[in-house]
Amino acid sequence: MKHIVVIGLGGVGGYFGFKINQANSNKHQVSFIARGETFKKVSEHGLTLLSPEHPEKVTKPNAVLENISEIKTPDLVLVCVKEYDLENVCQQLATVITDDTIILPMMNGADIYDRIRKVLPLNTILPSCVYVASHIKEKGIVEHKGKAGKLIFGRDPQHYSRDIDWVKAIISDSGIHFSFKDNSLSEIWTKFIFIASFGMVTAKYNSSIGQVCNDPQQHKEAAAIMEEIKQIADRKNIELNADIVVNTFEKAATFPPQTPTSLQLDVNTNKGANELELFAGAIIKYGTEVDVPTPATQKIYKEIKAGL
Ligand SMILES: NC(=O)C1=CN([C@@H]2O[C@H](COP(=O)(O)OP(=O)(O)OC[C@H]3O[C@@H](n4cnc5c(N)ncnc54)[C@H](OP(=O)(O)O)[C@@H]3O)[C@@H](O)[C@H]2O)C=CC1
Ligand SMILES: CC(C)(CO)C(=O)C(=O)O
Repeated sequence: MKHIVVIGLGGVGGYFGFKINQANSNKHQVSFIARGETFKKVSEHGLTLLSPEHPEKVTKPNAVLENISEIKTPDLVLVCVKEYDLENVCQQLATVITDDTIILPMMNGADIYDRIRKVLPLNTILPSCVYVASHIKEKGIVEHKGKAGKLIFGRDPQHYSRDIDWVKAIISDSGIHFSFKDNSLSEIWTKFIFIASFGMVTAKYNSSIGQVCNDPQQHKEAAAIMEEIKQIADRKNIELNADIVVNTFEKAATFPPQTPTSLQLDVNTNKGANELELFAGAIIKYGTEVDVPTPATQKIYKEIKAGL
């Protein structure tokens, strides 16, 4: 029996955490960590997922905890928070995990593994990326639209031989669409090209994935950002498909056209915090490091910041 902990019950944690709890709470121990109003709502009523994939809408885990410090001997921790909460979560986790605890981040971004590694030097961290269109409808209620979510994850390069078959079994038993790669770096950068470009252009224009595909100006701006990331990836010897820009637009076209991005929602609801640094900040930093000019990214970064 394993102890699985899901931190953050937003779009991603609400969708994947729901599935994990539904399938595992009688075989394993599942704990949800939520804060504030989400904690109150989920403790009282359970976690609600509105999704065509689940006729039953509510799931109740073995435990709902308000503080990371209350977690006891976790075997697997799913980190499902926005990037601006990542270091805070990892610093708190450092006090409750053992060296054997496996960390599975479910987040966007190309530098998540490195950032967790800085705070948790000894743990196994499975580099990953996720595709899903799911968002908080209200605290404790998550809405999923469109295709089934997908998780892609790989081995930890620092703990390459660590047995993670049981992690794959839990994910698979949960009915989660997933793909496992020994080395998931190319997949992570493939997702990064998609979400960094579509995230920033949808945020600037308050538009949807479909609008970026179909509006010539938005399409052009997204393609220019993708080209910059592709050049950075080439310099870093990260293998990406030669047709990555075309492929990314093809992939985007498989989403319902009105799908928002998480960056666009955060920027245009004036949430106060957003993941602009995860995308633009990282591209500009990598560009400087490997000597790739990033004018398209720098321009849109300034434009989005000016509108905040
Ligand atoms: N939503 C989507 O469709 C997709 C998102 N992503 C990526 O996945 C990651 C997660 O995004 P998403 O799920 O949308 O984000 P959300 O903002 O919807 O959810 C994050 C949740 O984490 C909670 N949280 C943060 N810190 C803590 C803490 N210390 N203790 C307990 N709860 C905490 C937040 O609480 P509170 O509500 O109180 O702030 C929030 O409910 C991001 O990197 C995003 O870019 C990737 C693919 C698709
Ligand atoms: C575009 C989408 C929904 C795809 O998974 C995403 O990753 C995000 O909004 O952060």
